[in-house]
Amino acid sequence: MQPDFSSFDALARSLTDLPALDLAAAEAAQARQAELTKPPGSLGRLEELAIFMAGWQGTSRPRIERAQALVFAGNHGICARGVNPFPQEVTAAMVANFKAGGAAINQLCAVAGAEMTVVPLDLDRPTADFTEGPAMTEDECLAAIQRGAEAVDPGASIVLLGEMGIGNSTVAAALAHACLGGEAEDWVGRGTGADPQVLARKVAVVQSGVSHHSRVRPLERLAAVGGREQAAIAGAVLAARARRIPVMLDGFICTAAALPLWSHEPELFGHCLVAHRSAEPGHARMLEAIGKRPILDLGMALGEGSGAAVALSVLRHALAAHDGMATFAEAGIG
Ligand SMILES: Cc1cc2ncn([C@H]3O[C@H](COP(=O)(O)O)[C@@H](O)[C@H]3O)c2cc1C
Ligand SMILES: O=C(O)c1cccnc1
Repeated sequence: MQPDFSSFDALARSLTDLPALDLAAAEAAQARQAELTKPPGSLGRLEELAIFMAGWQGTSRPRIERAQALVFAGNHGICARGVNPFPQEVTAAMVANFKAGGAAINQLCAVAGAEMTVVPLDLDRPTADFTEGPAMTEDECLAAIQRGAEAVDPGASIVLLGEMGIGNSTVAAALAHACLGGEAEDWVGRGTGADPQVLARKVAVVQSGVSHHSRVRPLERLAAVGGREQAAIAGAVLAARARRIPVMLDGFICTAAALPLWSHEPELFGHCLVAHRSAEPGHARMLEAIGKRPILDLGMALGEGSGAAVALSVLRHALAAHDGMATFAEAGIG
């Protein structure tokens, strides 16, 4: 069943019978791993990744024919509170840079073999300041969720998700605080280089915003303290799930965007890999809370989907070994 974006209630109802992993395909891939010409387990995480891909693609020999990278961009009313070192205009300027091929994500996607699409979401209409009221109306938020869902190519073998939105490390911290509890300080980090004054403002804003919206239900947290690019990421995660397409989430901000789905139903995260552990300190805590082990830990803290693109190369290695290696029987060994 496809997700229903007509209201949060309809959306919640439509998420009850999304497809699960194909256990038979995952077991067949696991059996194949045991027959390949290597000591059992010697490819470590690469073996797990191949089995994961087999389960979600529903075949014992998963392939990446088409890797789609989606970078959603949005602007945030919370920037009025002085939580971001860079001005908000950088969001649109970076969108132009993505389109011209000059950003980090362009270079990383080119090497990893991903087709990148940037989806700007009403950049000239920032969300509202979430310390004063909801960042978005229900309709605005659902429209962004739907834009994200519709951006997913049904023919993609995997979808990489990323974001661009000045101020969104504060939005991500608010989503994490709302979904995972703890203290605001647990989730706030330096983002693009906040100094101690900016950092203190980020903590205060996250504290006040989350307490202001403490009664909203999980999916509605996207509207309360989220942003359009976070809502679009959540929509893309759901659309991919409906088609059993595996997803690679990037770092701190991208993982935070999917947390309202996790709070609603942890199973909604089953088809998602987390590409890397961001240098943003809240990310390690977040990954522990949701039980996800990142593929890489490179001290990156960029966003844009940059970690997802690098982790795609690891995934390609995993599948190349899984698909191309000879079995002991084929090689006449043992
Ligand atoms: C030139 C530039 C390129 C970026 N690419 C991603 N981000 C990252 O930084 C932003 C979040 O950090 P904060 O909350 O501190 O504004 C997001 O746009 C994120 O994707 C960038 C930031 C800048 C300045
Ligand atoms: O890990 C991230 O997603 C991140 C961290 C800091 C700034 N932008 C993105």
